[in-house]
Formats: sequence, C-alpha cells, structure tokens
Amino acid sequence: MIGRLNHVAIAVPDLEAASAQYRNTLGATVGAPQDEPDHGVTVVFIELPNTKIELLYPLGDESPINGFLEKNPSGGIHHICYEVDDILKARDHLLAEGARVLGSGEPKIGAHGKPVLFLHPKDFNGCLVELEQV
Ligand SMILES: C[C@H](C(=O)O)C(=O)SCCNC(=O)CCNC(=O)[C@H](O)C(C)(C)COP(=O)(O)OP(=O)(O)OC[C@H]1O[C@@H](n2cnc3c(N)ncnc32)[C@H](O)[C@@H]1OP(=O)(O)O
Ligand SMILES: [Co+2]
Repeated sequence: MIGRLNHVAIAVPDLEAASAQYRNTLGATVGAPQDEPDHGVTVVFIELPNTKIELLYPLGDESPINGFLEKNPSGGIHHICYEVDDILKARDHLLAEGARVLGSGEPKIGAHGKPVLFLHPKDFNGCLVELEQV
C-alpha cells in the first residue's frame, strides 16, 4: 500500500533562517515559502535527489505546529509523508485495521495540490504519518 517517501517535514522556529541554512550551509535547492491556510502552515520545500524536505512554520493561531514548537522550541522532525495510489482505499483499510485518521477523515488538498490525510502518531510508533495520493 504505501509507496515512495514523498517528504520528511521539519517544524522550524525561524523559516527564513532554516531556508538559508539549507540553501547556503547545506547547498540544497530551496523553494519559496508557500502559505497553506487550510493546514495552518507556511511550507518551504527542499528538493533532494530521492525525496523532499518540507520545512513547516505556523500560519495562524490555530496552527497545529504551534503546540509542537512549544514542546520543541528548537524545532524537530514533525511528520513523514508516504505516497499511496488511492487515498480513500488506503484510509478505509487503515480504519479497518483500527488506525485513527485525523481531522474529519476526508482528505484535504495538500501543498502539492494532491489529497492528503494524517494518521495519529500514537498509532505509528510516535510518528505522525501523512499519506499523499500521487
Ligand atoms: C500541507 C502540508 C503537506 O505536506 O501537504 C502538511 O504537511 S500540513 C502539516 C500540518 N498538519 C498537521 O500536522 C495535521 C495533523 N496533526 C494533528 O492533527 C495534530 O497536530 C496532532 C493530533 C498530531 C497532535 O495534536 P496536538 O498537538 O493538539 O495534540 P497533543 O499535543 O495533545 O499531542 C498528543 C500526543 O501526540 C504527540 N504528538 C503531537 N504531535 C506530534 C508529532 N508531530 N509527532 C509525534 N508525536 C506528536 C504529543 O507529544 C502527545 O504525546 P503525549 O500524549 O505522549 O504527550
Ligand atoms: Co507534509
């Protein structure tokens, strides 16, 4: 069911500084900030040869990243995103397996314009999992 690793997301306390560090210190190809109001984040994607890094910064008071940064003020790995062919089929399988799908359970459109869902970290070894239909 899960396919390629689409991205690894890192919540950062300073998006500009983290972007400059990846661009200048790590010599990576760093995209422009992208507001995702539906998800309460501003994201920056870093293209790697085999996957992407998604830098996450809170957008708005309700952002799910605020709580994470309060607990982890210097930032940290926030989630990993796996690709799936059919997100509704994957969701129904996961629900049947007893996993918790976060939010309404209906996919939202993510930063790549594709449907995404999130699975509770407590069900996956303390790791917040995102699924993206590609
Ligand atoms: C758009 C873009 C894209 O790629 O397209 C994105 O990714 S958007 C990315 C932003 N969107 C999301 O993250 C949506 C999914 N996230 C959520 O629904 C929520 O953040 C959540 C349910 C994971 C956590 O909600 P919360 O922070 O209010 O809840 P709590 O603080 O009570 O956390 C409950 C327990 O989960 C743990 N916990 C919280 N967040 C994480 C995380 N990222 N990774 C691992 N564990 C986590 C807490 O430490 C706590 O553990 P303990 O009980 O042991 O203390
Ligand atoms: Co993501």
